[in-house]
Order: sequence, then C-alpha cells, then structure tokens
Amino acid sequence: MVKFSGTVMDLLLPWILAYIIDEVVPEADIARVVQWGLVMVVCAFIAVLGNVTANRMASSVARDSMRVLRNDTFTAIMNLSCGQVDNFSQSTLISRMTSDTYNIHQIMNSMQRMGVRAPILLIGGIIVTMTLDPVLSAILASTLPFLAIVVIYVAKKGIPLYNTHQKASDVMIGRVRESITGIRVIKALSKGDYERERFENINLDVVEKEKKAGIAMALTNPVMNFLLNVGWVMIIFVGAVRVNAGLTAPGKIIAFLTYFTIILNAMLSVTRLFVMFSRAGSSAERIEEILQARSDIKNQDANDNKSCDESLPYIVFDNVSFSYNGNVDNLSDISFSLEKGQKLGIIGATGSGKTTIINLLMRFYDVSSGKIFIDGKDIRDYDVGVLREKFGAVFQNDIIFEDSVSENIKLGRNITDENMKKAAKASCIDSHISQMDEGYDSFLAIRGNNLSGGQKQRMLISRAIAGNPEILVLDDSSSALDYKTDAAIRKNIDEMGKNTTTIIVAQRVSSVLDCDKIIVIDEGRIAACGNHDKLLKTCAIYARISSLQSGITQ
Ligand SMILES: Nc1ncnc2c1ncn2[C@@H]1O[C@H](COP(=O)(O)OP(=O)(O)OP(=O)(O)O)[C@@H](O)[C@H]1O
Repeated sequence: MVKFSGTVMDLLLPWILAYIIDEVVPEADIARVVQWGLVMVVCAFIAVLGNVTANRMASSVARDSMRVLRNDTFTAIMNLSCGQVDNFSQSTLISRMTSDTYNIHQIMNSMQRMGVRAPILLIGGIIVTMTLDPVLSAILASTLPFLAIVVIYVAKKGIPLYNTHQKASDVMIGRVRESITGIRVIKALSKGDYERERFENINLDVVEKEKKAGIAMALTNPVMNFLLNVGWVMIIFVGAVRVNAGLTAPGKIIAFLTYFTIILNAMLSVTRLFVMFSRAGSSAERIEEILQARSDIKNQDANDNKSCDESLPYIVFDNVSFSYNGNVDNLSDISFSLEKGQKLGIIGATGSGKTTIINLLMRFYDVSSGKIFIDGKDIRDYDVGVLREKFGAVFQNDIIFEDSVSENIKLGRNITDENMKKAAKASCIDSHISQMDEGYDSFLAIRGNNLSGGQKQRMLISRAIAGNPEILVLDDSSSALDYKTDAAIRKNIDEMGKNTTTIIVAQRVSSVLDCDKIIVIDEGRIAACGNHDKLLKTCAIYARISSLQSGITQ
C-alpha cells in the first residue's frame, strides 16, 4: 500500500505538470501557479516518503526471510545423512547455502520494490497517456511489441545461459574450497602453478558463460534506448504537428515524453525482474532439494521400548556387508562381538574398510545387509540421537573449531570444568594448555592451525573422553603421537573409564597390542580375529605388519 501510494504519486507528477502548462499558466494567475506548484511538491514528497518507506520495509522483509531460510537450510544440511552429503557434494551444499540464498534475497528485495512499482507505472502510465492524447498513445503503444520481443528474447536466451553460469560457479567454489583446504599440500608439493592453471581454466569457463549471458542481456539497454529515442522523435514530431493544428497542447507533449521514459524504464525493470526471477527460481529449486531431503537414516524405527536381548554381547556385528555406491561391497560378511568394557583393535591396510566399520557402528550409513547390535538392541531400533550419545569419537582429519580450548573440548555439551581438565590430563595435553597465554580460554585457530599435529590429536582425544562415553572410538587418532605418549594416553584412558568399551582403529600394531580382541581387515573382510599373541602365531598379515613395525619401534 505504501509503495502503491508512492508510485501513484510519481505517476501523477507529469500529469499535474501538463495541467499547469496547458491550463494554469495561460490564465496568468501567479497564485494558482504557486498553488499547483505546491500540490506538485506535496505529491513529490509523498512519492519520496512512500518509496523510501516501502524500500526499507522490503529490505527488512527480505533480510528476515533470508535469516529464516538460511537457518532452515543449515538445519536441513545438518540433518542429512553422510551418504546424502556425499551425493550432494560439499561444494554444492556450500554454494546453495551462500550464492543461492543470496539470489533469493535479491529477488525478494527486488520483487517488493520493482515488482509492485513497475506494473503500476507501466499500466498506470499507459492509462494516463490514453486520457491525455490517444494519437500519441498509439505511437507509444506501437513500440510495445518491440519491447515485448526484447523481454521474450531475454527470457528465452538469457535465462538458460545464467543457469549454466550458476553451475559453472558451483564448480569454481568447489575448486577454491579444495585448494584452500589443501593449501599446505599444494605448497609442499610445489603444485602452486598446476593449481593456478586448473583454477584459471575453471575461471575462464565461468567468465565465458557469464559473457554469453551478459551478451544476451547487454542487448536490452541499447534496444530500450533506441526505442526511447525513436519514440521521443516521433512524439515530438507528431506532437508538434498536432500542436500546430491545435489538436493538442504543449504541456501534454512534455508530459508524454516523461511518461514515455517512465513506461520504458518500467519495461526495463520488468525485464531485469525476469532475469533475476529465473536465477532465483533455479536457486530456489536447489535449496528446495535440500529442504525436501529427509535423512535416509530413518529414525521412525526408533523404538526405545523394544526389549534388549540380554544374552547378546555388548557390541555385535552379525554378518554385515556394506557398499558406498551400491555396486561393489566395501565390507563383506563382517561378524564379531565385544563385551562391555573390552577393548577392540582394528588393523589393516589403508582402504581395507576399517573406518567403514566405525561409520556403520555409529550409523552414519545403514548396513546393506546383516545387523549391528549395541547393548542387545539393533542400532536401527535406537533413536539416532540416543545412539550417538553413547559415543565419544576421534576421527581421521577431525576438526578443531575456531574457538577457545574449553569450547573445543566441551563442544556445547554439559561437561564440568573438572571433567574437562581430567580429560585434558588423560590425553597429555594439559601441560601444553597451561603454557598457553590464557589457559583453557586461549583461542585456537581455524582447523587448529596454531597447534602441532600431535597437539591437535591430543586435543581431539580429550574432546572424545571428556563426556565419559559408553563407547570410545579412536580412529587413527595417534598417528602423530610418539610411541611413549601414545602408550601413556592409552593407559590413562584405561584407568579413567573401566566401563568404557573402546575401539581403536590403527595402522600401528603398538596401538592395539594390549586390546582384548584385534580384528585384521583385508579388502573389506575379516582376515583374522584374536589377541596380539594369537594373531602373531596364526595371521600372516598381522605377523608381517608387526615384524615390519617392530624394526621401527625399537
Ligand atoms: N564416502 C565414501 N564414498 C565412497 N567410497 C568410500 C567412501 N569412504 C570410503 N570409501 C571407500 O571404501 C573403502 C574403505 O574405506 P575406509 O575409509 O573404511 O578404509 P580404511 O581402512 O579406514 O582406510 P585408511 O586406513 O586409509 O583410513 C575404500 O576403498 C574407500 O575408497
């Protein structure tokens, strides 16, 4: 309504001007001229006030809606399963969260500003000009089909080109993200030039696509200007003839020229809206895909009252097979069990499937076949949140957040300072923390860049054990630790949680040799299972790994 009043006032101004020139000025009554001049000032004031207020309201609506949309999208991304994140890919999720929400923000803002204003100016302008002078209106109307052709051309040509440009931008965001994350490797391998070249190619592709879309769009302004000038010349020419013939008044010609500009600008705005709308439309579809995606880790099976089979060991893998892509099995026929409080070691070559076992146990992915039980209950019968609360885990390449030491250890959980310090002590990081300027309040850089690899791992171990988890998972969490520290941490952890069931995934035999049970994984299958002594005697793979590493350990 506010925008409507402002726009109507804008439309009234040329009409009043024409009235003053044609009707008031010839009367030579200064008082009436001043009177109507004041009316123009009031109208102009209302127009400015209305437009400014409406634009402010539009900005605030767009801002607030974006806040809600970004929150909802972020929540939806957080709810996706690991498999869905793999399928979407991290770079597209980031660009959907950023550039796509930005496109929607733009259209919401513009729709409220131009979407209301342009049609009123367009339709209102045409109606007013018709009442002023039907012949000149016909000249104006004759340019409209050409304008329509431009709008249709832009919609048909420009919009798909912008869509492909957006996809190319996705690829570029992914590349930038990857290169920045892996900047150390790139520097270490002196691959800066190679990366620059790869980026340059992607960048060129984006520029190429933007150029094509830009060329299609660039037609609009010159064509509009051409039509405007032709229209002006025709109106002045025909208007002059009609004024001479006494068929119209000079004020009307001036008003007409203004309306002509207003109408063409309104058409230009509609064209821009079309383009923005289509970009925002494809962005909205991409965001909708995320919002509609329901986690494929189904929680409706959650039935906390389902009775537990107390005869089962605490953790049971029963003939479990799994494939990431649905074709080749990454794990086949995995069966083992573990009693509460026991320690399991998982060892095997890289890519053999060790982490995948953890991914299935924590239900990041669902098994393709077989069953996994915890505490006598199929893990699919647990509420996912309840299930994951049982765990404390350190994963490979786990993340340190850009936050204080204490926040990094507590991670928003209800953990007392006492438990946090106990955990830091057990993971042998307390002495380093006390040397930091502000102790537990010291700030850690993004991805823990102000910590060494070993300090990072110890910080992550304290995060995992601070919550006194029922099940502690340490996936390759000691690769950067010296053997002495690794052994000391394992001893501390043992003393801290007698009831904690621990699973250690490691490449080093020394990290698992005191485990109650060790499983050796080879190409997705269990090659052998037993304790260290048994495996040394019965499993050739284990004996070979052990003998290779014993040279290093001594
Ligand atoms: N998200 C994924 N999507 C598709 N394949 C995957 C995914 N994660 C792992 N894989 C594949 O599954 C297999 C087992 O991977 P996994 O990470 O379990 O190995 P791993 O034994 O833990 O190796 P490492 O010791 O090197 O960490 C590998 O062939 C790997 O390529």
